[in-house]
Amino acid sequence: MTSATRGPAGAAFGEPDPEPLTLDDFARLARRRLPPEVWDFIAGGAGRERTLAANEAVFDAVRLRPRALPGVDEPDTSVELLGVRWAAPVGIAPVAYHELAHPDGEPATAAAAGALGLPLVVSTFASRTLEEVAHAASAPLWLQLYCFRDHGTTLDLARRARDSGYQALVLTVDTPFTGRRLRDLRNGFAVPAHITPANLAGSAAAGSATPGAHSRLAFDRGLDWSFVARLHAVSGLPVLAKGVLTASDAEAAVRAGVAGVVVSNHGGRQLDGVPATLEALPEVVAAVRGRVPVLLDGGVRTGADILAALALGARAVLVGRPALYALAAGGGPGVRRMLALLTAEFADTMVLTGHPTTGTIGPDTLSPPRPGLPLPGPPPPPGPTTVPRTAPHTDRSHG
Ligand SMILES: Cc1cc2nc3c(=O)[nH]c(=O)nc-3n(C[C@H](O)[C@H](O)[C@H](O)COP(=O)(O)O)c2cc1C
Ligand SMILES: CC(C)CC(=O)C(=O)O
Repeated sequence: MTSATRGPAGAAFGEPDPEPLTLDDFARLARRRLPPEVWDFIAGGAGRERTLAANEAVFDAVRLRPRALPGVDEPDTSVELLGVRWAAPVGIAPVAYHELAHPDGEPATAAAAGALGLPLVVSTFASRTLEEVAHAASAPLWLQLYCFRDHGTTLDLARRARDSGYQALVLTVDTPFTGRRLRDLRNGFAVPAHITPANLAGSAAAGSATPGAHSRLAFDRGLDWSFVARLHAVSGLPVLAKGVLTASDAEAAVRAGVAGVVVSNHGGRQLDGVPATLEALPEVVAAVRGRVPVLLDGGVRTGADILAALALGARAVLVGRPALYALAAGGGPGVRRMLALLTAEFADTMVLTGHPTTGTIGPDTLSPPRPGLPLPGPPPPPGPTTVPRTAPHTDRSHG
């Protein structure tokens, strides 16, 4: 990667950076280039960061079952979601303010993902307008939504997304306010004045540059599952719920009419102490019973991690921080390289475990959990839930 133009760069001594070969390499490069408080905002989690650490640790503890003489030449890495084929089961999670990592921001990320046929979920707090991002994209775009106290602001975003060709909405359901992120509190972190939530310009929700304080003022804490149907009604778009970790919430989401569920703990940034996403996945998959596709984000850093998530029932995964790290390390080309590395690793892992297509990847691809390792156990048996029915089922044909 070429040297970045900003930040306390380790490249100050003129040494070229080594070509990144893994997603962890991108993180190291980004850390050298970003101002420390920006690094902390991106890398950090809530509380003692136990969940943040667990997300990667649980993937690290997975053991794969190889296939000898697999006889797989070129695996077909593609998957179908909401009726659209992705080149591989990986997309970019919604992450606020891409301009924090690189001045080219979200359009550069969208172009990079599009070049590889992979989707991008644009954040409500994108630093560029969703129309501008759509202009740069050539693969599916979804728009992530926070619901503000002024519902009109959020509903307007949903309509704008539809008008700009976005294919789905992703309602984040784990964030009545942002978690207690101690790094940001200690750093007094504020988003630099020249970087703004472009899609909220002029709205009642545009406000403080301090994400934690702003979320406590502006987000609707009284939100319930009926908002899924409302979003669908105003936009006609399928709505996914992001931030589901339990069977009861998965059931509530499906009953509310979601077109998909994203198993997520917000990258360990919300409630510290909740399970790693790979741990939570079997419970959610069991509860959903195939009615809608299940995605996962949090801690995915290798192609083998993608395989593990698919083996436990995810249709696809999303990566959050790696996108910003790659953007910081090398702008749009950095993101493209990061995604190419990840999908190439995934393809290799498919061959070495004997899978010609993603459809054959199942639990028998993983070794059984070993005592003492934080691996996901079998899903609990389906049981009755106490969730009220809040909205008609809609869009269940998707995926
Ligand atoms: C800097 C940063 C900003 C984020 N912004 C949002 C956001 O605006 N909306 C949202 O739903 N999730 C947001 N997330 C959470 C991600 O969508 C995703 O759940 C998480 O990053 C996945 O974990 P990973 O970073 O380990 O891949 C953010 C995460 C980070 C690190
Ligand atoms: C601006 C924030 C609300 C974005 C976010 O969701 C996060 O930082 O995790």
